[in-house]
Amino acid sequence: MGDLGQLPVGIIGASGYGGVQLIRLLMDHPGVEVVYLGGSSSAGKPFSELYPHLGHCVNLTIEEIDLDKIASRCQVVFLSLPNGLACQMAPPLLAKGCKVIDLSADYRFKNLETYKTWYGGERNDQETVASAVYGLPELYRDRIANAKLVGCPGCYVTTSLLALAPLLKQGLIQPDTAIIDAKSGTSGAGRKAKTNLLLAEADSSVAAYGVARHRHTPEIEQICSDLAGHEVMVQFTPHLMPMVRGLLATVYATLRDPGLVREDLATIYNAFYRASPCVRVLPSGTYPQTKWACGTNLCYISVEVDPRTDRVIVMSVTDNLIKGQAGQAIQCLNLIMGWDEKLGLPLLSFYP
Ligand SMILES: NC(=O)C1=CN([C@@H]2O[C@H](COP(=O)(O)OP(=O)(O)OC[C@H]3O[C@@H](n4cnc5c(N)ncnc54)[C@H](OP(=O)(O)O)[C@@H]3O)[C@@H](O)[C@H]2O)C=CC1
Ligand SMILES: CC(=O)N[C@@H](CCC(=O)OP(=O)(O)O)C(=O)O
Repeated sequence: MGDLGQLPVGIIGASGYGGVQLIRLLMDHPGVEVVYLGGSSSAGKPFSELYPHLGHCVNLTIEEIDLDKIASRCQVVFLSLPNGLACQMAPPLLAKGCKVIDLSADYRFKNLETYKTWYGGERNDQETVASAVYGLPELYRDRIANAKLVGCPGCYVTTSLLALAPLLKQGLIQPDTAIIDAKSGTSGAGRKAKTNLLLAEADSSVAAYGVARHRHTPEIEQICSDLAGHEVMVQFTPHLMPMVRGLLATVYATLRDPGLVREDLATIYNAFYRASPCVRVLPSGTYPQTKWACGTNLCYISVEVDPRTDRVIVMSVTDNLIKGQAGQAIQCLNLIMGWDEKLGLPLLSFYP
């Protein structure tokens, strides 16, 4: 690859967990220069004051959000904001010629009514919604490459969909039998203070939440239906784990063909992800640990079959802040720019 030049990019929501991971990764990216950081309560603060350990390489102050100024400085803008804000900022940024990569849920749904049912709020940006591409590179690589607006899936949905995709695409499971049991570290909830995330509350305890009504369910179903070519329902149960980062999704489903063994499925998964450098299918009998993915943009997957129940069991792990958030957004940027998909992205865990 020749000289990449320096693409000027901005990050709105720079003080949050998604923002700081974007900055950390983009500082090492050979094709990008971060020229603008935006925020709300953090506006006016030098980034080095918020994150002193990164201060030596980020000499920027978080600024108030002025979309004209941002568009005059940046070609690509990452939005790492609570749900309901990107839909106000993306249309004017696009109109001013920027490309937008959104990390929230605002541009993940094709049907605005589904979004409103699960997230609430008033929106009239149907045209913009229609132009958005779902930012899961392993499934929509070609569309992302031509997108002006990408709505990236979050950590639970990414990890679950990568586990389920080969099964659905190839019609290997009985309809509506998929059950997703998922476990996330507390950073999945963002940096904002919440009582249930205090160490004294979250430590040494595991609990399910959002049972039978978590807002990721319709998003997973939307993409599963697209892959299967018919409406699909899933059962999704998330759990909060006493750890900071990492996500494990264990997915169960009933096989159509009970004669399939784990080696058959491993072959199918390996073929499905052969051209996907950020997915690692593990050898049969090896089950992924969240720490293997920590700090990386990788998703590790293992497939098992229980011949007693005819169920396939897929285990999938990611770092919720990297492949589940900031890394995935950069993977999408790489595709948009025609760069190597994994450019600037970490692929080695820092754990032993
Ligand atoms: N955490 C995770 O694992 C994942 C999160 N996501 C999604 O990514 C997005 C960001 O999440 P995360 O980084 O964790 O969240 P945080 O709570 O850590 O950060 C939120 C950011 O949004 C900014 N912000 C809040 N309100 C406003 C406003 N009115 N105007 C401008 N900026 C505002 C905050 O800035 P300030 O401090 O200046 O107020 C902060 O920088 C969310 O949509 C989340 O659902 C997706 C995948 C995984
Ligand atoms: C632990 C925790 O609270 N996690 C978040 C999900 C994080 C994620 O997947 O991000 P998106 O919501 O952007 O998809 C939750 O359950 O709402």
